[in-house]
Amino acid sequence: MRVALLGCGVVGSEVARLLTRDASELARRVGAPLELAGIAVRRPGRERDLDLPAELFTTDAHALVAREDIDLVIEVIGGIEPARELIVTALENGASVVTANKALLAEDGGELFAAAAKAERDLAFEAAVAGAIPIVRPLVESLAGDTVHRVLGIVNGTTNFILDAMTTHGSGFEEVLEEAQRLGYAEADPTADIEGFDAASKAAILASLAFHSRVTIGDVHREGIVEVTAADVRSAAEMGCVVKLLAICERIDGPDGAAVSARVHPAMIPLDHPLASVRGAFNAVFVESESAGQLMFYGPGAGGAPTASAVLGDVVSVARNRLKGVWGPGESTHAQLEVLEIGRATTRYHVQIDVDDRAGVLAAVAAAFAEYDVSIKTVRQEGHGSDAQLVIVTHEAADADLAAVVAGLRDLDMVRDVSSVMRVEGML
Ligand SMILES: NC(=O)C1=CN([C@@H]2O[C@H](COP(=O)(O)OP(=O)(O)OC[C@H]3O[C@@H](n4cnc5c(N)ncnc54)[C@H](O)[C@@H]3O)[C@@H](O)[C@H]2O)C=CC1
Ligand SMILES: N[C@@H](CC=O)C(=O)O
Ligand code: NA
Repeated sequence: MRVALLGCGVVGSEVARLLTRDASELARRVGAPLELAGIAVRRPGRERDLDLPAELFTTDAHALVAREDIDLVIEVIGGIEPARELIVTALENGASVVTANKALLAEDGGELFAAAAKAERDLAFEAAVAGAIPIVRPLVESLAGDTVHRVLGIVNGTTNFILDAMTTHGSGFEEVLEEAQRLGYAEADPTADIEGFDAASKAAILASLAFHSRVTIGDVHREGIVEVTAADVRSAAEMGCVVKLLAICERIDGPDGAAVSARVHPAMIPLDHPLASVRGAFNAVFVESESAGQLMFYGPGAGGAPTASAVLGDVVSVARNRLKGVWGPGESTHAQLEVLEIGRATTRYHVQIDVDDRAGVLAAVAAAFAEYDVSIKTVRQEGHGSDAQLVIVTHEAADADLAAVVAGLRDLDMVRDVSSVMRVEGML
């Protein structure tokens, strides 16, 4: 079984190391040796901690995937192009493909899965969601007979690492981001992490798999963590909560049938919620389904070795299929559920309002919530005089209604500013 590796960065170098180190054990598991036949890199002269012959390395990834002797291509370059073109070419040439590329799958998955189906080859991507955690295969295979209602997860290691450090050590954003980059958690362009694009790609993939519908990154409402302040983190702590970047995919059954909602945003969750204890670069995904009930998948979500574990799991599985002349399940999108816009998603909100400290303020603020039928769960005042703040937590409300309340509050004379609006998840 001849294997081509595209990309030899954080993940690729670990994949190459394990393919070489564990060659004889992997051969026994597959039933045939896996021979690393070529590695496409951008800088062949770069110092690499790999004991591999120089002639394996090439800068011509296109020529490598066009070779007729390649059975399996591992794509760990990342990004849209040339990864998309290389994967399609590999499939057209009869190779099976393993990829960790969530950005590409979330943007152009349909084309890739169509190419795999046409070629009758596997396109496997366990590493694309939540690193080492087995979550793709459970959704595609183990839960194929169940109806999934909700997937709620911490699916970005870099942002969880940053928020955790802000919460526990009061660390600054930039300093922790640099540490996450040094540890190999962050994407090549870390704005993909901190602005929520990486988590949104994963949410699109999770929603597609869970609800048998094609959900792309453009369908996912996305807010990153750049606007989360130390004050938000303190406010959450005062409420017995912690701030996490969550990916939330829901099946919403209504009188007109089912629809899907997918969103990524920072949210407060209570400290006694299992997701609150997910620390550092760890990830966790909760799945709620009709028959199985609640399932939780937890583990390392980023980094070279954990991601290589998921890649190699796919390599073994795909190679076994090749030997038998079969291929696994392809894309399942028959349900074709509509994806709802964010305005129709419902949750609770934590709203912090800087107000004048005088009679009638509370009544005016409460009236602004009542106007859009948003019910208040708790209210408390912080500070006095020019530092007075009202901190309000709502019952469940539609996002569009809450947005209208916030606009109404901003129009009130006695409201100086709506200084923070954050969703609250997982609270009873
Ligand atoms: N680092 C992580 O924790 C995880 C990464 N992933 C995904 O794995 C993939 C790879 O990520 P990393 O290894 O972290 O990125 P990286 O930036 O460390 O490695 C990518 C490598 O590909 C090389 N490359 C770029 N264009 C190329 C081309 N045309 N031909 C040959 N080589 C080329 C780059 O020079 C670089 O060495 C991405 O899709 C990423 O989203 C998935 C899960 C976790
Ligand atoms: N940059 C990603 C890597 C894994 O997908 C993250 O931080 O989770
Ligand atoms: Na995974």
